[in-house]
Amino acid sequence: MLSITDLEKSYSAKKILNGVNLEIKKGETLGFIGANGAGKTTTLNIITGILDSENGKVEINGLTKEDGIEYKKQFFFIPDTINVFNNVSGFDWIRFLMNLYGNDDKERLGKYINRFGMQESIKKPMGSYSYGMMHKVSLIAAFTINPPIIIMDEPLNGLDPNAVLVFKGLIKQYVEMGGTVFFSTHLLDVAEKICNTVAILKEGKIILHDEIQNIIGESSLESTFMEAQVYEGKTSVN
Ligand SMILES: Nc1ncnc2c1ncn2[C@@H]1O[C@H](COP(=O)(O)OP(=O)(O)OP(=O)(O)O)[C@@H](O)[C@H]1O
Repeated sequence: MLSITDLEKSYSAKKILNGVNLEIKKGETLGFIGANGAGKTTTLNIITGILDSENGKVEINGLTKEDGIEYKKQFFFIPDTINVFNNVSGFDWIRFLMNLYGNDDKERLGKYINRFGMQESIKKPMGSYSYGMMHKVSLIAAFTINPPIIIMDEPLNGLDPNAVLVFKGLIKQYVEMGGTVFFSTHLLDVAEKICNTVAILKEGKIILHDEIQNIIGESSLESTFMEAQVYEGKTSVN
């Protein structure tokens, strides 16, 4: 589904990604974790075409950035910082995005607006939205458009507990219908509940990528992560 090979990226003289390799299979809900500054956002921005890498290759369903809009239609990306047109309503913005993806499922859109409790605010200009509301609008767009893979950078930031519950439910439904999810997070307890696989990025490489049961065993994702940060040699590499 999503294949990342030998990705390398530097900022000035500093190497951030030093040969990232990752294969994400259809049906995975992959939690992408790593310390602050590990390079998670940089990786996601390269996959989604916001940044270029110096080396390496990214393929989604056999397509690359060079395939243009067909590549773009393989995924929906929710960045950490969402820049929008302040005077456009959330509803018009989602309809615009749906058009881009060739999706016209108004029924599904209405259903997800309700699920996130955005019935009233969706018609208001996005300039009036809080950070969490902007994330809700993006999630409504993502799940309505229903692309092969949804990629998210810290999607849980700013979501209230009810929205987190809705988020979990929609991910489950989306994956059951054949979707794939790849998101970065620092919330290891949530990742442990939502994800079926986890990848840890450290010092510019993926040091571990496995099913969550294999990773945590009798322990917790938090303690596995802490251990991986200290004792890299003890972890397995896929
Ligand atoms: N435009 C830039 N110019 C220079 N350095 C950058 C730039 N963007 C990111 N970096 C550096 O690259 C490294 C990786 O940043 P990145 O945002 O990808 O990490 P992250 O894993 O997403 O971190 P966090 O968990 O804190 O969000 C950091 O050291 C950061 O300071």
